[in-house]
Amino acid sequence: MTDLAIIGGTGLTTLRALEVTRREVVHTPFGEPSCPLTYGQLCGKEVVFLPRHGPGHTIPPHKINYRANLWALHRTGVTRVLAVAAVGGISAHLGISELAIPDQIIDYTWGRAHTFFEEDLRQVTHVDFTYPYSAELRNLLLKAAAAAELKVVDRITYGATQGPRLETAAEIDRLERDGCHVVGMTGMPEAALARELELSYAAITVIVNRAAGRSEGLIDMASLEQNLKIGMEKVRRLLEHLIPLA
Ligand SMILES: CSC[C@H]1O[C@H](OP(=O)(O)O)[C@H](O)[C@@H]1O
Ligand code: HPA
Repeated sequence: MTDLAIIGGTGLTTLRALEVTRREVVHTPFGEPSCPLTYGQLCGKEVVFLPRHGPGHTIPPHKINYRANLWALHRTGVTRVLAVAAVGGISAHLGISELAIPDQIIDYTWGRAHTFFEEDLRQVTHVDFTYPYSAELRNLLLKAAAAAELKVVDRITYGATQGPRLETAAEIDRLERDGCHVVGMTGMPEAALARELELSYAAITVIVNRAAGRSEGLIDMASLEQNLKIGMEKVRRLLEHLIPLA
């Protein structure tokens, strides 16, 4: 039985190493997930994969149906969700194309359907979210990184912005004052919805650019793409070492 789901982000719309066994179209009370769920064997273990921006990366961060995605994954019976996300690096100690594992998140998004507890389907509940990421899954990621001899930076804070535009330099200054080390657009409400469904959730982030105002000049998309490719190869290697431990 599948116990682990992987949510792919920018630069990870397919899992090359996944030996696909089936695809499943899922309809949820909250609408359609980003695409059909893909089941397959990854390094000998059954996993389910869902690229959050859709198969051809057509869904921008603020239009992703996070509720449908998490609900669909929960319905498969998985208990653990590993999210992959590209981010901008705010802190100087984070290198380009490096991997980092968040242990905290600050939500700057707005207007996204961010809870399951507003429909008749489930009773009003206020979930604890003190520690938004699963310590057990984070430790597994750290062990896998050590096994793969990959450098990962632990314990960073992810600032989740609305997008799809990138931030201003002043916004990044504010995020840094707030304690954010990286910035991305999809961390919320994904993490909170996973918690509402009692799914263990952790994220592996790839620093693909210096955040706005943190380097000379503007954010260059061609370099970002290049950094993304290098970073996602590291993620693939990390996953290969994670699966046998998971
Ligand atoms: C300039 S790329 C911005 C895009 O990449 C990240 O996506 P994901 O978190 O799904 O990897 C970021 O959140 C934005 O959606
Ligand atoms: O600089 C960024 N800002 C927000 N999201 C991002 N995703 C990759 N880079 C960035």
